[in-house]
Amino acid sequence: MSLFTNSAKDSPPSLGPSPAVSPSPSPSPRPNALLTTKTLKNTILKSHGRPPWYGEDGQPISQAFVVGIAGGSSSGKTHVARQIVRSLGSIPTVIIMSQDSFYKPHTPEEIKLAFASRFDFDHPDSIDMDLFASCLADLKNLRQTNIPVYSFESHQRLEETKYLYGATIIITEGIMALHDPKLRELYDLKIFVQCDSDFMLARRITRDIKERGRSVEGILEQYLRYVKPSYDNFVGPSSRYADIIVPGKDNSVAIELISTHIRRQLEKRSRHFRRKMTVSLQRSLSRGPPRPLTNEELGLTVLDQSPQLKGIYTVLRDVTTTRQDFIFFVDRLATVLVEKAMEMLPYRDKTIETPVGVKTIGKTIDTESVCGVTILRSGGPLERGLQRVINDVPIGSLLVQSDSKTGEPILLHVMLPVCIRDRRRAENAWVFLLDAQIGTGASAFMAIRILLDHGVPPSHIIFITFLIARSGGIAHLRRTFPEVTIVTGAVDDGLHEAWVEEKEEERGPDWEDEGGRKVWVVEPGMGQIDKGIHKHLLTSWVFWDLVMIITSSLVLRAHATIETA
Ligand SMILES: Nc1ncnc2c1ncn2[C@@H]1O[C@H](COP(=O)(O)OP(=O)(O)O)[C@@H](O)[C@H]1O
Ligand SMILES: Nc1ccn([C@@H]2O[C@H](COP(=O)(O)O)[C@@H](O)[C@H]2O)c(=O)n1
Repeated sequence: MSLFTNSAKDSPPSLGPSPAVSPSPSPSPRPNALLTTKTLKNTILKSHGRPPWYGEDGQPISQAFVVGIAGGSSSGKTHVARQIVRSLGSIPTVIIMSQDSFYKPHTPEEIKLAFASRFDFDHPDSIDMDLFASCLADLKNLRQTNIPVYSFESHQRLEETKYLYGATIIITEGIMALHDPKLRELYDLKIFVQCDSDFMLARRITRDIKERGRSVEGILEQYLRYVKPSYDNFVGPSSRYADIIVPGKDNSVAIELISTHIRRQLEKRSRHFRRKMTVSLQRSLSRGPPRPLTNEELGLTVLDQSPQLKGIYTVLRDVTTTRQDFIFFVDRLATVLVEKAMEMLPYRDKTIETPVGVKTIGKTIDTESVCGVTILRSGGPLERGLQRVINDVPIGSLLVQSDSKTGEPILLHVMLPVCIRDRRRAENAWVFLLDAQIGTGASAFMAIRILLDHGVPPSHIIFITFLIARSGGIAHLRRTFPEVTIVTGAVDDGLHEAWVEEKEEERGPDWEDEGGRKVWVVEPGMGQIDKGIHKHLLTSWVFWDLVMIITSSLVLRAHATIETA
């Protein structure tokens, strides 16, 4: 999804003090227009949300579906990839990844030769197959990856990389896409685009002049010297590995067949998940555990239940509390919870000198980076608490919503701080995961899984929440991720499913004609409840979350437009 890509050089999300300046999902400015064109070609993404990719045990249950498309230069590989995405219609996230991104870095001498059309870019050795295969394997295994960015204008790999995460389908295309056995092993479907050589040359001349700043003479020289021989020796022969040969023009029937095949494969996988997880989670919730587990058994870190803390919760639970008071007390509670969570970070000794010249040993946080990740839609107040306690803390966000029909949590938006977009850095980072409450645990489950996919160790994840439902998904969450620390101020006993009556004008997109909106309600719960809706949450925090959702969908639409242009 466009929401799952960002250059690793992106500036960290905004750190301002209010949700009005929450991390923006809009892509960072790019260096130049030509690069933008190329970048879009290399990684076109589209999403309608991503269902869970893990089972009850928190482990991935299926891999992403990978399609490899090979064919001569300008045979129509990119075109076929885009047409498949278009034909798939409303499907989860797709990444189109081009082999062009993996040209090896060139020496200054090689670049000189390239500008004189005397460098062989068509030999398999010109491509970093190992890096290509390892990035593809990461994506296939549902981990994030950072791919190189290549410039055809300067014949060089650029300093920046592109962050990719979250695809259910990966379509990779390139002249050598079927040449290397390491790559072939990763594909679930292998396609070869067969095109008449006159067509390919004519298309290449047009494209290289328009998009790659080349001259006709240079193009022809390069074509005769390298491109044609390489096609005869490497590209054409690799067609024998293809499952399907697609013509380079008038290929709509073949594309329809391919997308039907992919859709069927995805359907099989999603049924697999529903059987394995959603049903059993719902069943165990409706039955409830044999006896309520204690906080100790649940392994929770619960704030000391002092009269003062109980006083704060009393205000937050009271239906007569004013909006102003609610926001004030919720902010206060957020700070107390974050302060408690700060105790879980590693600290080391630090010797300092005081203003009176005395040396003394104190403590400082002992980690490379600390960041926050808010689970939209209700982690907002905790975000403000974190910003109050750690100055300039980078904060990202995730948007997870339950599918009103299947009950599955759907991942709609990912915007992680820079320090956890790269695996090596993520392994040393500590993350505060923020959400207002844990009811069924579905959002928490998915959010933790996302952090693990990025390489954050489970013991470095500190989940902070105002409220937990004892009879909800918390026991399952603890069993699955025992190393994750969970800090809360209160644990309530009840959790039940309820139908919310809404006025006609309040009905959202997931309204169901038969009886309204299904929600899980924690009891006694907090937040003023008005006809089953957490009024304060809706009026104060959710406004900003809605801004995020709308912005996200605009970005999505922008990408869909690019893809179909
Ligand atoms: N089936 C097709 N019908 C019409 N034009 C096509 C078709 N396939 C490719 N083209 C055009 O040919 C050019 C090269 O196609 P592209 O998909 O970029 O090639 P490749 O990725 O194989 O280098 C583009 O301008 C594209 O629009
Ligand atoms: N600096 C470069 C790198 C590669 N090429 C040519 O690109 C062709 C592959 O890309 P397609 O999109 O056409 O598949 C390949 O034939 C290289 O000759 C280049 O011209 N300059």
